[in-house]
Amino acid sequence: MRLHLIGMPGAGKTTLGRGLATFYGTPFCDLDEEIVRREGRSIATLFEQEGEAYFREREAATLQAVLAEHERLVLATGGGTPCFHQNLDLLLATGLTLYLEVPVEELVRRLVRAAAARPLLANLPDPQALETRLRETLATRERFYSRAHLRCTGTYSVESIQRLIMHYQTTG
Ligand SMILES: Nc1ncnc2c1ncn2[C@@H]1O[C@H](COP(=O)(O)OP(=O)(O)O)[C@@H](O)[C@H]1O
Ligand SMILES: O=C(O)C1=C[C@@H](OP(=O)(O)O)[C@@H](O)[C@H](O)C1
Ligand SMILES: [Mg+2]
Repeated sequence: MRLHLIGMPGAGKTTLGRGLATFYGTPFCDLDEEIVRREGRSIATLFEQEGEAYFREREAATLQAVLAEHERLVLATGGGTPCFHQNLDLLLATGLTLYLEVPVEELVRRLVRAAAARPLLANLPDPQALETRLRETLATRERFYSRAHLRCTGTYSVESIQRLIMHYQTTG
């Protein structure tokens, strides 16, 4: 299994990715965690000390390294991963790429307490500002996300995603 999860922050890529990797018995990689491990600094610190362009460069390089290192893999990308450099073409060419589409209202509910660790969503004054930021971000990213091989919309579980993948693999 070579499965790549893409989608907005809060979509559940990291959480679901772990579950799917356990289900399939494959290694799991969270791209953000791998960048942190290699750089020895948190995502927030990387953005603060080096800026977004540097982060995107490290993100692209780490993605290439991780994909080259693993044959079987469930990969949770960061929300911006498919939207920079040649990352999306690489993801599509090397594994089944699944877009987790979650309504913005639900992303807000999930991220209100988890925005601080996400520099592009941090320091916003209230949930309304978070919602506006997420809507603006999604508007620029949808054209990338929508190129995924598969899209999962609404509520999902490891089992429902596994059925979706099986259906895709048997029907093409
Ligand atoms: N299916 C889900 N239902 C409700 N909350 C979820 C779900 N998946 C993830 N979360 C919560 O949403 C937040 C973001 O999840 P995470 O897996 O880090 O998303 P991502 O990696 O896509 O940004 C976490 O607090 C997590 O516990
Ligand atoms: O949307 C983005 O550009 C980002 C999303 C984050 O990952 P999650 O989608 O796992 O939150 C992380 O890569 C970084 O903060 C940038
Ligand atoms: Mg994540």
